[in-house]
Amino acid sequence: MQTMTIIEDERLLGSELKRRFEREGWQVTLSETLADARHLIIDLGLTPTVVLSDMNLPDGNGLDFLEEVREAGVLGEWIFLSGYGTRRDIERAAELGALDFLAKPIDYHKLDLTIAAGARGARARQRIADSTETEARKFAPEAFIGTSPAAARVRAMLGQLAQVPISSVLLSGETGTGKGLAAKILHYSGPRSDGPFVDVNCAAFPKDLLESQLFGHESGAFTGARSRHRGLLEQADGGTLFLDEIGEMDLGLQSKLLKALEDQRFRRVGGEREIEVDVQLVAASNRDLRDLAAQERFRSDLYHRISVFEIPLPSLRERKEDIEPLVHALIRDFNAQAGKQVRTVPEAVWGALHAYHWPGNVRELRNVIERCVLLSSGAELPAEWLGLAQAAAPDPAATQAAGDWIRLPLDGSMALDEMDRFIIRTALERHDYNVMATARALGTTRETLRYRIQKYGLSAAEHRR
Ligand SMILES: Nc1ncnc2c1ncn2[C@@H]1O[C@H](COP(=O)(O)OP(=O)(O)OP(=O)(O)O)[C@@H](O)[C@H]1O
Repeated sequence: MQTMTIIEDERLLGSELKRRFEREGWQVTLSETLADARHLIIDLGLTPTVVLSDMNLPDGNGLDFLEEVREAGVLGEWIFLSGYGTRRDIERAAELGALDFLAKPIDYHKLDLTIAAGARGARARQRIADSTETEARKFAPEAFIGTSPAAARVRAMLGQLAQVPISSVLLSGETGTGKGLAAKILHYSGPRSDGPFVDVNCAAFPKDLLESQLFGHESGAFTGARSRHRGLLEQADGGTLFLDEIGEMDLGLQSKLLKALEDQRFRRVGGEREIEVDVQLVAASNRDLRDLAAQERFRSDLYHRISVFEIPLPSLRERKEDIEPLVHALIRDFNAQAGKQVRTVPEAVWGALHAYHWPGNVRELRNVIERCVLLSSGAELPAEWLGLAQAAAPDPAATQAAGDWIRLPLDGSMALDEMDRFIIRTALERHDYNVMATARALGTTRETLRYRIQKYGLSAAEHRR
């Protein structure tokens, strides 16, 4: 139900307004003094959708009270009713975010329209606040699950760094260790949670496209740039830009990024005007950036700039005690999503989960548990769908790879990701680890292939000739 607080010391007018809006379905409280309104709104935490307030009350000024209420963080649309408001009062009301300033005697038609607009605005704001709150709850540091000392360290660092205004954080770790999750925790549990969270995978774009994605472009900046485009840096203004796989970024683009980070301003591609932004950067890499910098394959000045605060995310095989809490949380999630009833995990399954080396880390664990829960038919997590042995090394009898063909089992023993990995590895072997030729054979781009090679730890770089 919509709630309204009326602050009015003219008793007759106050009761008339109260009756009128109660008839229209509002839940109304009436205060004749600011002290009473303060008690309701600040002390008791009443959160009215709309406040109709007189300006001059026996114990103070309505504008001062609005300022006090805003400082206490209370939202709500504020409408002033006043017999005589000076220009300065009207300006101050606007500065404090009041919705309107209506003169007495009241024009009820106008008041109804203003209140309807206020209620609409309040509902929209509430929806946004609710969704931000849900994200904030979903991405609190506790969302990084694990009872190991290493997981506790990550949670503590995320909690600490989220609270301070820092311009960049580096998340390092193997694929699937939770870098994306950590980036969201930094954003949604910090002071920027109301701002945008924009993420981009640097490995997914060729160089020129990544530049215009990040910095935007003016119309006609290059062939195909028909209209002006606001880049991701601009879109992330007031929030966080998450640059995944930053190690894949071209060196020239890295220096442009470094300059933009240092100045907090940049130009769109083909643009003259400098655009100012306030962006926090969270960068992630599953490659050792220090190593890449030593080999001059990553700019060391950019590395130093982004690695002031680095959170290394441990692999799952280094903290196997976390498998248990992760499995319980994942079962809970997938039970709820799929309406399943898995309650117990047989000892043999725990044994297999602990024995496995988890090259794809938590992402791989998540896929395995998802498959088992979805295919379950009772209270026990079924062991038959684990498919862990195949994940380590696909069964040569089940998979056949010869000539231009690959044969894969479609009996649930291999997950889609495992098939993807197997196809890429086989194609790489057949093309002597030549990335260009392999990409052509798979009908994909070099960038996409490189990304998958990284993701699956196929380390073509060591073999590339
Ligand atoms: N400690 C954790 N607690 C709960 N969920 C986790 C944890 N670590 C990872 N996950 C989940 O595992 C999945 C993979 O994690 P995420 O995408 O964050 O990994 P990543 O390190 O960014 O991988 P990549 O380098 O391949 O992009 C996500 O669904 C994420 O929510």
